[in-house]
Amino acid sequence: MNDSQPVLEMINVVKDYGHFTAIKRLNLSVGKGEFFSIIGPSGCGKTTILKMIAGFEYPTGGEIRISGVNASGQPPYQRNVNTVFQNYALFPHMTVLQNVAYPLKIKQVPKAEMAKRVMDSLDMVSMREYADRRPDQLSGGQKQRVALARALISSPDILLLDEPLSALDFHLRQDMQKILKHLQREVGITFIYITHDQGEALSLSDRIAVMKRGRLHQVGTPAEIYNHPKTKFVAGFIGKTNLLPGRMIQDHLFQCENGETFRVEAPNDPNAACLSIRPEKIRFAPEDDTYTNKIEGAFVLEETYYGSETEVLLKLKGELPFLLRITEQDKHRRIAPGTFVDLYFRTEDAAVVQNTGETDEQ
Ligand SMILES: Nc1ncnc2c1ncn2[C@@H]1O[C@H](COP(=O)(O)OP(=O)(O)OP(=O)(O)O)[C@@H](O)[C@H]1O
Repeated sequence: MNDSQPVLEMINVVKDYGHFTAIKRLNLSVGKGEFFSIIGPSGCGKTTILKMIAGFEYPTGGEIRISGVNASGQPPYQRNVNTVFQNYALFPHMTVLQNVAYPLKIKQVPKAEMAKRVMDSLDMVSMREYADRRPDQLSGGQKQRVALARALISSPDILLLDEPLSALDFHLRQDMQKILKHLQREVGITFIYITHDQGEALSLSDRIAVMKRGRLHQVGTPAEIYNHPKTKFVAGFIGKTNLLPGRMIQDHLFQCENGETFRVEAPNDPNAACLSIRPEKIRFAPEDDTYTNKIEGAFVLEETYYGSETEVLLKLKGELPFLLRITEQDKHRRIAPGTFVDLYFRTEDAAVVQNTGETDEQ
């Protein structure tokens, strides 16, 4: 396989469970060494995708190619793919060392080579000193590090990670995120990572796929997904946003239902349904001449203080709710509930998003 060839290609993949279609014509391509996350609400099909890549489920239609080879009908053991599960799945009666060595033992790797590779793997996750312990003598984070070492030791083409950190508490989870990211860079293996946590996906991933009800809504870098969401669902699912319903009336001009018009980068598009504007992009005064959009006379409803930032809830013309976020630097601009203010935002910070048919309104 050459380096420009995708490690994973999913081509028109469909998965039906009886009459229920869990995955709808999915097309995805993941490159060598990418940290690729799949996110979406519960039941959107994340685990089903992972199971099909691993070979625990077969697609009803379409094709899955791994390192250029059609793997659609291959059983799991014929695919060079490993999985790390949320519940670690370590062998309880084996030591850390035996757990990590297990995949090499199955492959009958010579003893001396095996010993070296096991120690290297344990070093990679800083677990060498725990080599003789059994899993029940380890913390959750330590168990997950052993599971990672075991999954990586046979150098898979793809490592699948199914919510691997969700059983860990907040601080441990943050530590493990750093370890994971560092490890992935070091080994250069393609990670396909499932998470409910959008913050985790944004900070870890090279690219993210956002799913809803078996349908892929968008694939892009974290910045693309955050700053240029394509659908109402993606805009609302990743971080907070303001969604102003309306339509495009000409190239680069969006008219909201309340009559206000705003300049946008997007060309005219009959499918445009809302303008998405992130709360932190709003200013009380233009910072420079790129702040081409003005909302006049927004009514301040309430302020909520969160320490490093304050959220302000306002009402626009036509009773449209509108949220903005000010940081410490803007504190002197604190504004009083019950007053009217003008707001400004840049053309490039107004993303035009589409409705998404039947899946959109829930
Ligand atoms: N074996 C099965 N038989 C029938 N329906 C299934 C089966 N496995 C999954 N489903 C359904 O397919 C859909 C996708 O399930 P999947 O487990 O892939 O979702 P998910 O995005 O991983 O959800 P979660 O985040 O809750 O784990 C769900 O509606 C689920 O009920």
